[in-house]
Amino acid sequence: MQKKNAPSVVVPLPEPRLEHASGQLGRVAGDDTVQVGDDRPLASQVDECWLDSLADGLARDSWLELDLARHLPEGLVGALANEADILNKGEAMAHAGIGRGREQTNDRSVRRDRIAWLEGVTEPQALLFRFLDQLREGLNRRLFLNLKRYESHYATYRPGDFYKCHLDSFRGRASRVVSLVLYLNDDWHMADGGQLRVFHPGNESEVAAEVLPQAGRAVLFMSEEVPHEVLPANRTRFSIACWFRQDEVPLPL
Ligand SMILES: O=C(O)CCC(=O)C(=O)O
Ligand SMILES: [Fe+2]
Repeated sequence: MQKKNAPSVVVPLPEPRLEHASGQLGRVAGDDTVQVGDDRPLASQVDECWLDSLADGLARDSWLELDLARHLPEGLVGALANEADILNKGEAMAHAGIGRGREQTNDRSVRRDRIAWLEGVTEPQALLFRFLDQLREGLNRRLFLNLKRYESHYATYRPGDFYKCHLDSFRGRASRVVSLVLYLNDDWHMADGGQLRVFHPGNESEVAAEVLPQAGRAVLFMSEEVPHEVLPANRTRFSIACWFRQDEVPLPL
């Protein structure tokens, strides 16, 4: 168990292995169309063993860090990163609020990121949604979570942006139950800041780990149990946050 101020640093993978494979999902060229070079299937690799390990990690520790790129279709992380870049440059992301509905506030002392909701209409988003469906079903089969749907958004943290320590959901609301954050940034280093600081479940004073937002890495955790925060970024940081929910129609967080 790590003590406060002595986080275990999660070392990024040396080589992002996607993006350059020929004949796979191409970069978006200034709009949201995607070039797919041949007929090879753009399949996710969601096998039963991997799902077992995710469910075990969630059940045991309430959170785990993943190399998601190897389970997503070839080139997808790069294509999603490109969409985020286009949305950011086009000023198509809005400052994120806290809470829902009438109670929503834009408290910039808590949260500074900008977001754009995914709708699954572009090919990269549709492929990601297919993967998220498989994940939802796999977790339901193993953990009986009764996850009914998910919602997800791109997030951009520009230099200086952060998100203070929070939980993604409040116990008993059955709204957001499992959180997944996928990172989209090539060549991210410690000096770039923007780590996700994960605390021990139910204990905001004990750091469990700090995760670099390196392309293809992801963090999966129980929304009601794991406090976390995004440290100030020193360069523009892209991610996708996703929440698997038990409610059929959106309830407040
Ligand atoms: O981007 C991250 O690392 C986490 C973002 C987050 O905690 C959130 O959007 O609720
Ligand atoms: Fe969060």
